[in-house]
Amino acid sequence: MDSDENKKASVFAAEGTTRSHKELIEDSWRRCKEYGLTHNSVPQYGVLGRGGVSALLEEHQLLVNTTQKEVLPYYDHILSNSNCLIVLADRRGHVLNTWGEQRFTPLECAHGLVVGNRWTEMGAGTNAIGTAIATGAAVQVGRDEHFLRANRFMVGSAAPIFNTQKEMVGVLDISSDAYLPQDHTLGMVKLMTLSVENRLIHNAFQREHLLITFNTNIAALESPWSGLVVIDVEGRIISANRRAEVMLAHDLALANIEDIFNCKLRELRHHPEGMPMEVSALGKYRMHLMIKRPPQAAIIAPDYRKKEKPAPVIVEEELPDDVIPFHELEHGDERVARMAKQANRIMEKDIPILIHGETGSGKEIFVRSLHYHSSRKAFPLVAVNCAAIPAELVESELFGYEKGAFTGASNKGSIGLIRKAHRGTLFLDEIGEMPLKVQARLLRVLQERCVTPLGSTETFPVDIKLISATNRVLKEEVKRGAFREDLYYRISGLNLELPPLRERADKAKLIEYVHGRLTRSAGETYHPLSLDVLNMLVDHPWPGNVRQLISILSVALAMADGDPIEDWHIPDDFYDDLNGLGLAEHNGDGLSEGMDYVDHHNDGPILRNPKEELEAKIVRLYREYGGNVSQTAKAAGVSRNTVYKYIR
Ligand SMILES: Nc1ncnc2c1ncn2[C@@H]1O[C@H](COP(=O)(O)OP(=O)(O)OP(=O)(O)O)[C@@H](O)[C@H]1O
Repeated sequence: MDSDENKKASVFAAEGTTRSHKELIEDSWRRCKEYGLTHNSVPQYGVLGRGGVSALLEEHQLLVNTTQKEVLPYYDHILSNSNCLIVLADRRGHVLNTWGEQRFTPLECAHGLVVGNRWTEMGAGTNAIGTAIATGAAVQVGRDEHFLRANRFMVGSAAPIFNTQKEMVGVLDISSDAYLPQDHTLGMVKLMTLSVENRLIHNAFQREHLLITFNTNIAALESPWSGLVVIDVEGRIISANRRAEVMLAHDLALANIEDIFNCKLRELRHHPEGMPMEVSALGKYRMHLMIKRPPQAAIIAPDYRKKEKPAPVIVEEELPDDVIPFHELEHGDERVARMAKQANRIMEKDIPILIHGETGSGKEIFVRSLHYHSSRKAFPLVAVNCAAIPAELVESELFGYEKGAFTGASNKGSIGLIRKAHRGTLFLDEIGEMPLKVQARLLRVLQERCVTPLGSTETFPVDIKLISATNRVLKEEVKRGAFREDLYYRISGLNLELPPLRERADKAKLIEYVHGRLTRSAGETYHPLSLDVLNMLVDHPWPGNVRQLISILSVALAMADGDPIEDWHIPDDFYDDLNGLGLAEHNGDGLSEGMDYVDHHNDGPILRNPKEELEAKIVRLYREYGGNVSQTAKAAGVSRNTVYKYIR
């Protein structure tokens, strides 16, 4: 979900409580129609590949573990006494885990609530998970309230899980056979989400902070409905659950605990754990509270055995708009999944990364995603395209310069791009273009981990994660003497190869994904790509890779103007790729592979050689049919593969 949708979700979270159930369902049905769904549409779950699923689970490990180990055991009775499935999804609707009765439905109604499947309104119509995400509210979707007929055999009750910044981090759902009584299920699922939220707060703070639980009812102090606040050593509230603010009807952020309860911080600190204490809150509510102290108030000694930084906890909601969540970098391509996993691991080690890949294949977007999912994310990612800076300026741009170091330099001096990346990531794109003189200087920085600006005698220590990228074969550049061998070995710790679009195993899904993102950002109605258009895009050679795909699809979407994309919406330069791409390359081919050659159109001039004749005909028909491969194949009486062979 992008940040706009996120904002929408929080706004709705507040509204959700006031809107009637009927309105909520009606609004959802309206959205489904806008997405182009009909009641007979087949649910689309945007299934993730194997690598995608493991990345997804790795990313949400904390949420899954907390739910499974610290919350579900308290709700054992629902699992054991009823025929239902508990589903945990991330805030985009990806199912992260399920517990309970996997087969609550007859076999012929496969419910699709399986790990990796994504439940959104856009893909699966009105449904508990998707509608809870779209509205930010807890919702029960009855049998016939599902927009798609395919889902009208079940009832789902779902509630969003929020973090302490009131951002949605996931959804919990209980789904079951539509005929089972559902009276308490929605209440139960809300209670469970509160438990998950409370446990997340406990886990984040209990080691070092004092936690206070409060309730008007002393007997309910340990229930998930109680308020929970976390205070720092000075008594400031640094975190609170949703119930705390609702119960006190007060903004608690950074308020002092002594201004909230009529008791002193010292008193709270020394009160025995687990023993209720009666207080007055804000001078008007009678409350009971209980405290929980951190296990050891003493200073925690550093653990010198831990040399490496802990694996970062990936918090998706913090991703800037131009960063793709890690698991969306690939949609079932084993090679990309593997490289993403390797790079993610190496990000936390002191080893540079070198990425090879054709232009537009997604090197930079990959690096952005890596950086923002690493422990360096709070520090800058500085991306430098070495080919885009004039050779004479590369040095000063990278290393910075002293005041008045050379004519034309700003008289304020400049700290340079390397120092700007301190504690963050430096991404040197097209490193093969770097002038030799600058290479020598960069090598020194990497060896000494210090930068000396031009015209300065002072050195500045830097801590950077270096990622370089190139679309050249750097080893060849080394042989040619255009790239320093010592620098090559310095920067190529982990060598990764990002495959070009045409070689990706997840091509079709990636195209669909990019199409979905573009449609969304253009604010257009989403129509899935027709099979014909999708096949045409999948079969394209894409010399400009994903960048070119984006540009072609953007034009096609604009041309389609809200309607589904048809082949005539595709701009001409798309076909130029096909025409321009070496007919010559295939000149050596005999007709032996063209066994399917059946000439129904023997009306052209007689050519000397049947192969040339066929080639000319296919190219001519291909142009006539505006690049439609199926029609060309039909008219020429050959297979689609033969058409591709000759137009490539
Ligand atoms: N897996 C992907 N999912 C969605 N968009 C992608 C993906 N890969 C690349 N893109 C998009 O394609 C465009 C080109 O990607 P990017 O700039 O990362 O390529 P690059 O390999 O760094 O290109 P160059 O070598 O020319 O700098 C960007 O708009 C990027 O957002």
